[in-house]
Amino acid sequence: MKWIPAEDEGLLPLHLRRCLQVLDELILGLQGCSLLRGLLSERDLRRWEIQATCYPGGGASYSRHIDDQTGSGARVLTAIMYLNPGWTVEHGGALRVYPKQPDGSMGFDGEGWRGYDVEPLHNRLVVFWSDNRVPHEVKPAHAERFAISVWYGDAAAIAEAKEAERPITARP
Ligand SMILES: O=C(O)CCC(=O)C(=O)O
Ligand SMILES: [Fe+2]
Repeated sequence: MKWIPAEDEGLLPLHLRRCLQVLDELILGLQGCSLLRGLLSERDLRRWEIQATCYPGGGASYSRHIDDQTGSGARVLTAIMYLNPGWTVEHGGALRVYPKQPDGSMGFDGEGWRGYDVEPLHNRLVVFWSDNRVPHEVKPAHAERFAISVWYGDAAAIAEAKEAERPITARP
């Protein structure tokens, strides 16, 4: 797993930089989408973090979690692009999402967690809420599995998170 700091973005291959530009247009464009207006219009969304991941295969997985643990708003939307030519269901590695049920319950139906699988197919893009509406996990991957994850958050919350991350000695 590799975090890509903003200052290194220029080092990414051109096609990846172009992908990020298009992703920005898409995600920031969602704010103007009438269907989502009530949900996103209060936000001043910005791209924040970029992470490149490779699960090496051999059953590598990621247990169920929520991307924005704190509810700070620094992560509002998670966007993941999969880069796995030739991926098949037999390779495993599905993203299993547990969206909140219409009655508000947390993806739990009394018998077990009710999840939906999204295969990490080449060039597929998934976008979901980063908060507790969408707990998710990565099922065991049996082949190398590549993805780029990008988080979009509220500008003010990102600024606050960045400030908190700065080493004390670097602060004025
Ligand atoms: O790669 C994926 O499908 C999901 C990864 C993930 O949940 C994460 O990095 O937070
Ligand atoms: Fe996640």
